[in-house]
Amino acid sequence: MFTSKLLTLVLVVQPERILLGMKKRGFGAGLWNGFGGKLQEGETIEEAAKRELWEESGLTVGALQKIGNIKFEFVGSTELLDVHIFRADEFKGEPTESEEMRPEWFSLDKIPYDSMWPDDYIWLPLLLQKKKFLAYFKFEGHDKIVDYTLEEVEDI
Ligand SMILES: CNc1nc2c(ncn2C)c(=O)[nH]1
Repeated sequence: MFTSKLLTLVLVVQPERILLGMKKRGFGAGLWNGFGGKLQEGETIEEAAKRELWEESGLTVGALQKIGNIKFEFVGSTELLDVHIFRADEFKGEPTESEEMRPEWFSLDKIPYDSMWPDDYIWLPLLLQKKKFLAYFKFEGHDKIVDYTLEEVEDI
């Protein structure tokens, strides 16, 4: 019996660069990632995504495009992570370090995949091409992908 935890992930993308954050503590600490986290009571997924982006990076966004959904299973755990992934092309504000994240712009040909979750290398290129996708990754620990599925979809 699996329970699932809803999480958000926002990638801010401009024509030549992507904003990533160095996670300073907690789950995924030491890795570059998009911005996101859990939902609060009474929040929609999109509201949570915008709040977490603001809290972690100082940026506010108007529109978010729903671009992906990934379910993560970890061997030995009965809790699935259900990550709803959004892309933002416009934003307001200046990237600002928070307690959680140190933001930095990366040119699209210099994305630091070797310091990111290993699954990012598989699905982030789809996000950059604005292709919508559904995926499932089964991890052993935090470094080994033992199984995965990935499909492009028309709508998510
Ligand atoms: C386990 N892989 C993984 N987990 C993530 C990610 N973003 C948020 N969470 C919780 C990710 O990119 N990969």
